[in-house]
Amino acid sequence: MDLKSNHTPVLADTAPVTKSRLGVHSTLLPYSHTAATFPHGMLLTIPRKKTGILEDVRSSGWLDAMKSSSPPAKKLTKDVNHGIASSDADTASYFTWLLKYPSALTSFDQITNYAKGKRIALFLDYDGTLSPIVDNPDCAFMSDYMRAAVKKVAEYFPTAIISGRSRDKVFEFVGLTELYYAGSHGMDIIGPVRQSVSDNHPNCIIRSTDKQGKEVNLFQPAAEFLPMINEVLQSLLECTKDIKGAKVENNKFCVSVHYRNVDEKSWNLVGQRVHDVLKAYPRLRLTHGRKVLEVRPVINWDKGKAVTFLLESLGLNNCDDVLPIYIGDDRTDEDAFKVLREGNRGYGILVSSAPKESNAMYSLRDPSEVMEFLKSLVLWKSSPLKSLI
Ligand SMILES: O=P(O)(O)OC[C@H]1O[C@H](O[C@H]2O[C@H](CO)[C@@H](O)[C@H](O)[C@H]2O)[C@H](O)[C@@H](O)[C@@H]1O
Repeated sequence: MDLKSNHTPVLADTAPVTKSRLGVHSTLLPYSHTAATFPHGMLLTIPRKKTGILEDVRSSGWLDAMKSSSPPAKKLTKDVNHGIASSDADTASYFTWLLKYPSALTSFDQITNYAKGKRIALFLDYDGTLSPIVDNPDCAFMSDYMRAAVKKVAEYFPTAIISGRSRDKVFEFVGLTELYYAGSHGMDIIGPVRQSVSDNHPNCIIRSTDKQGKEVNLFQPAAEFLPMINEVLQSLLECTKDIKGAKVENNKFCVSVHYRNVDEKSWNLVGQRVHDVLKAYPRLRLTHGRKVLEVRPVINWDKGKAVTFLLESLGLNNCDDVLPIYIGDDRTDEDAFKVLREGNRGYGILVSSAPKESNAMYSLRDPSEVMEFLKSLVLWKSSPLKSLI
């Protein structure tokens, strides 16, 4: 198959429609809002710009998109009453936003009431969720406290990390063998062996063994893109090497071009160079993350599909007694929030200290609140009276 052929991917713009939410009593729901829905199948769909989810840089206004996906840091002050750092003007809009996306900590009883008698499956993003956002992507270490919290929560609930990083890199950062890992935005998954999953994805699964010698399924739906991604990686390294602060990161099936440390006056240049390289690769697309441009294959696969795949692999898909919870901070996590919400399947929790539109149902301000939430889940689960009755 000629991956570099002049085949243009079909992009379908989808109109937002109202969707029902979890099949629970309305008083258990934090708010009501609308969502974009995607047709399934071979169409790659790009939501409308206003939804604030994935935008394709090819469409138009990519410099605006770079700026809007990377708002300047706000001047912070300390609110002594709430222990919250924010500017005065932002505090009001943040609290208004919380009405729509309530804190998963203050709504903890509501969440666990719904989870009673159910098996929780936990999905965690890495950057900005388990580790704070830092200037150097190679130094985005998670704290030992966070590692201990994730280790503990994985003792009680099946837990997976789904990251835009390469799977090896995220494993290096997290270092816990008791979790499942999906790298490259879900395009590189190691999961438990399950025959029905192998049957559903016959061409993408390889039976393999993990680092502990355990038999696993290795799922890599974009495997054929690897030579192309490596070629583009080299071109991007070459064409950005004279831009001070620009950094190109190899995420195996994706490439990240970071502009966090580039002078804002040169963001345009970064975008233009990346855009120029991609002109020769119609089967790759560009999306926006937090001060990063992400090059990835045009395939119908994302973090939402990775969640469904992992649930299937764990034998937890289509079970009424399973409650998946996904915690993430970035645009790519919206695909997972959407899958959980559209199927009335579980809860998305957005990590954000600034108001933004999301398909999540709840919110947490930052990784320290994520850690508190994980610890609360462990406490709740380890007191059987609370979690069973
Ligand atoms: O899916 P994730 O685990 O959230 O990964 C998304 C991207 O995260 C990393 O970049 C972001 O975090 C960096 C470290 O804090 C920060 O410097 C950068 O500006 C952020 O965009 C990672 O480096 C990317 O490759 C991931 O795609």
